[in-house]
Amino acid sequence: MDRPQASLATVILQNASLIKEKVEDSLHRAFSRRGFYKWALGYLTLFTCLALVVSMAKSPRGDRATTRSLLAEKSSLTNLLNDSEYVHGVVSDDYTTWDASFDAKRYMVERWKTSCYYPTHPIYRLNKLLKVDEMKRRGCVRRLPEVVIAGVRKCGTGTLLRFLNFHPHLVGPKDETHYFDSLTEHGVQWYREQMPFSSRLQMTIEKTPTYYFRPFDAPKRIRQTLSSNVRILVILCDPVRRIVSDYVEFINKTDKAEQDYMQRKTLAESIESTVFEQARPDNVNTHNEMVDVGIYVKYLFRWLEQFPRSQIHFIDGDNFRNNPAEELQKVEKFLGVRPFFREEHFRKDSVKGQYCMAFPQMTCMPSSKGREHPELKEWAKKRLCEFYSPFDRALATLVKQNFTWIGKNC
Ligand SMILES: Nc1ncnc2c1ncn2[C@@H]1O[C@H](COP(=O)(O)OS(=O)(=O)O)[C@@H](OP(=O)(O)O)[C@H]1O
Repeated sequence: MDRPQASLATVILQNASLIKEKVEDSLHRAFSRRGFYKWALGYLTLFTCLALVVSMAKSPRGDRATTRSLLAEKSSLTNLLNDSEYVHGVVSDDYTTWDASFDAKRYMVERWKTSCYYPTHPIYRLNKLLKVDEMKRRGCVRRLPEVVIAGVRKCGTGTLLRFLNFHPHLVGPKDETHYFDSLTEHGVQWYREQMPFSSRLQMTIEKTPTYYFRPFDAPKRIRQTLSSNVRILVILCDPVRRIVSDYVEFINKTDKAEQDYMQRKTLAESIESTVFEQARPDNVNTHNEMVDVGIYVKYLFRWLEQFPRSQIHFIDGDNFRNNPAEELQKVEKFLGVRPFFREEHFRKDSVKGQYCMAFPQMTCMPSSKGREHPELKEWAKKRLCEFYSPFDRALATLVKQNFTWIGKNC
């Protein structure tokens, strides 16, 4: 228990009988003929005092400690905001280090310094805004995204955004906005309103995994609506595994109408007959969207037409699965934000076998992800690998980056 509260509690306890006497005495004078009221009210007061003591003893110590450290940090926060206005993308010398040994409490303080929201649990649920004056001081407004995770579906875009949201300099909406693929008519003001408030120390990031391949002019819309300096993140993964993940997602759609539609459009009775026309190995069904999405290089040109290569960062989704810290550190470098992610922050989930973020709080992928995959027949795996390999090699050459999955299944 804290010292001021402990001494108050002791005083109340030590003087309980005195308090009772005093209360009884004054009540006696007020209601001298009403002995029952005197007695009842005296005891009521005593119980109220005791309840007060118990509630003070029970109040969570962690919250008080966090509040104290937040207040203690207030002066350094003032310095931080006045002295050095952070410029996105420029890593100055005094901005490259972060207290490597900080604990969860320390993290909350660091996060609070950059944020427009009070620290909450879970961290990515932003629900309590700071006071108006503080918001103004920190330059808190809803900003259009400076970073867009544009794809690719089923390569870990959700986990990527969840993890990135732990970075104190990044903030984004929890849900996909789909502004550039299906909701453009809502207008840019609507789009802005989907974004959380960000301080001038933060970058706003959104993800909608369909942008990478649909609609054909998504890159152009993004460049015209957002700044031409917007950074694009694309996570790519083994297209053969990606197909299976897509297939599992579609057959598990809870919305029956959507399921029936997908069934007619893309699904056959088995994954092999969905992907190969008449289940013939020489007949990869490129009309099927599940197959087509994996030809990543086909869509790359649209992006390179709109953005210089230096503004697009490709994340190796298979490496992200096995080594999240390494890929997240590359993202930090690309965005020019202060290094935060470290290997010790991640722990493998024993049930689903995926990495979860273990610091500052345990965060794993949602339960709808990580479902069991049906085994793709060996011939189908090999044939798909042969089909994708030339496209993957062309992609690697064009972006000057190797990907760990290339040629893995053939
Ligand atoms: N930590 C980590 N590393 C690598 N990969 C991961 C990770 N977490 C999730 N996943 C896998 O990503 C698959 C879901 O991808 P997306 O989040 O892009 O899906 S979606 O398009 O938003 O529906 C999903 O595929 P399925 O296993 O088929 O569900 C996940 O297994």
